[in-house]
Amino acid sequence: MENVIELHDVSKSLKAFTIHNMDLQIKQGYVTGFIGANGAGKSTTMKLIMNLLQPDNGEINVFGLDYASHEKEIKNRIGFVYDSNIFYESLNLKDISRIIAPAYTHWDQQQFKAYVNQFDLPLNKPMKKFSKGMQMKASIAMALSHDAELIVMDEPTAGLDPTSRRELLDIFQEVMVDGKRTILFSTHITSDLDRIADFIVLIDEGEILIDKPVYELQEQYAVVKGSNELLDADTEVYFIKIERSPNGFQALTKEAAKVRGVFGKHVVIEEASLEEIMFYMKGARNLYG
Ligand SMILES: Nc1ncnc2c1ncn2[C@@H]1O[C@H](COP(=O)(O)OP(=O)(O)OP(=O)(O)O)[C@@H](O)[C@H]1O
Repeated sequence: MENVIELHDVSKSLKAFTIHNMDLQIKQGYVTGFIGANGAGKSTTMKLIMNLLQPDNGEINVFGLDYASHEKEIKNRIGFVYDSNIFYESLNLKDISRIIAPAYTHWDQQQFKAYVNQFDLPLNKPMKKFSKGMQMKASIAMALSHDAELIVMDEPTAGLDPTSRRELLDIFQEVMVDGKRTILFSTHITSDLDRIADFIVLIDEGEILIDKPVYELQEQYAVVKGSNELLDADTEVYFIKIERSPNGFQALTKEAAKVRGVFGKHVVIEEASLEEIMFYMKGARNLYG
């Protein structure tokens, strides 16, 4: 499996926030969902990947190339979607497509127009008069109209109504069918990922806590419920975080098979949702981290 993005030992310090020695590989041909709490470092990592921020240490390669000598080629092959289009504020979509088309080797004006139609976007209205959702759709239309091999999106579904979100997720699935494209996208709406993600990367306080295929997460992580008497020094080791109440405990494990073997029918074991995984992992770090 080839990696489209590779971060080796990357560190970056912003005032009160640090990414320490991050290693990350994003696989070609798959959708990777990037999740984490507010301020966890998702946008910062994506800006590093896009060379909008430069690392203090470490190496970043995209398509096996480095930005120092291949910036233009890399950017030509990436579609980037982020939550503000500050550069384009006073321009309309007609002007914007005219300006950005020559920057891309494979700009497809027909494709751009098709997305603009599909998203019901006005061509002659300045972007600053677009709603947040319309701005996001415009940004997505641009990113998908130059045959990008890698599509990096920072919260593309934020601000979209449920119908538009669904429509967009269908489009992401469509652009993935040839198996050559790669999508990395961050979101707080974890149900978006249930539909399309192949891999999940969970970041917290600038550190990657989980980087796994979805099927492994589903196999290994589980929420376990049982009575408090089952817990002692020997059994607690199977859990990442335990919540106790007078009625019993509820806990996250990443060793579902072992827990099943040890506790048998004395506990209820349920598949952990991404939200539950995020919640318990964060709780565990606040406790021990
Ligand atoms: N230019 C900057 N200067 C200083 N600190 C910054 C800068 N940009 C971001 N930060 C800080 O870095 C941390 C990570 O921010 P980042 O935007 O990467 O998080 P995020 O995971 O994308 O969060 P959200 O889900 O809220 O968008 C935050 O504490 C933020 O305040």
